[in-house]
Amino acid sequence: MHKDVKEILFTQEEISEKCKELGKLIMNDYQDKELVLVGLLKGSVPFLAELSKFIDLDVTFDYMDVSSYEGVESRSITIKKDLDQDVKGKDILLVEDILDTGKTLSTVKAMLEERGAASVEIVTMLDKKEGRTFPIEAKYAGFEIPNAFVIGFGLDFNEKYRNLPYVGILKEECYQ
Ligand SMILES: O=P(O)(O)OC[C@H]1O[C@H](OP(=O)(O)OP(=O)(O)O)[C@H](O)[C@@H]1O
Ligand code: HPA
Ligand SMILES: [Mg+2]
Repeated sequence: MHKDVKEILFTQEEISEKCKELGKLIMNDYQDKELVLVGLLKGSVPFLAELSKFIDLDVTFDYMDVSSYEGVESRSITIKKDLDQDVKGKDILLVEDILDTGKTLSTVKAMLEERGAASVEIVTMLDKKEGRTFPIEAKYAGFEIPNAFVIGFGLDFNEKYRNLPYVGILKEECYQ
């Protein structure tokens, strides 16, 4: 275990098992649809890679990179990298590592709906329900987690720890 990790919450095996369960649900719901998996960079990459192994449909992938900032308009986010395709009429599944305040996903979801997507749903590996300040829920959520700062399996603190093969709680002394 990494020295900065206080506690492991989910191992690689548990995450993979969860991806299998989520994959089944998603396959069932999107059987007759043209599904586009949209990963939000950078945190979603390991989860998207694992989850997509269990979605046995002809899906396509696209990526978006957004950053949020605090301003007069608190819902503002800037797009650092936009999707490569026009989403009009398409069924979009936003793939995320974590749903926390909900700011990122509520804004991106509204943006893609505005562009005329046929549907925009969310699959998140982790759901930190206590962190929520924007009214948004995921259609598919892997694990509900307590209100602690987590790292690993894509999740970073100052861009570190994304490569840990598990999700763990970061020791408080690392950010205090
Ligand atoms: O629900 P929210 O409060 O919006 O938080 C969740 C978002 O924050 C993190 O991304 P971040 O902006 O740190 O980018 P990253 O994926 O590159 O780490 C995470 O990957 C989610 O995208
Ligand atoms: O707990 C977290 N860890 C890493 N990144 C995050 N972004 C929102 N919440 C978190
Ligand atoms: Mg981050």
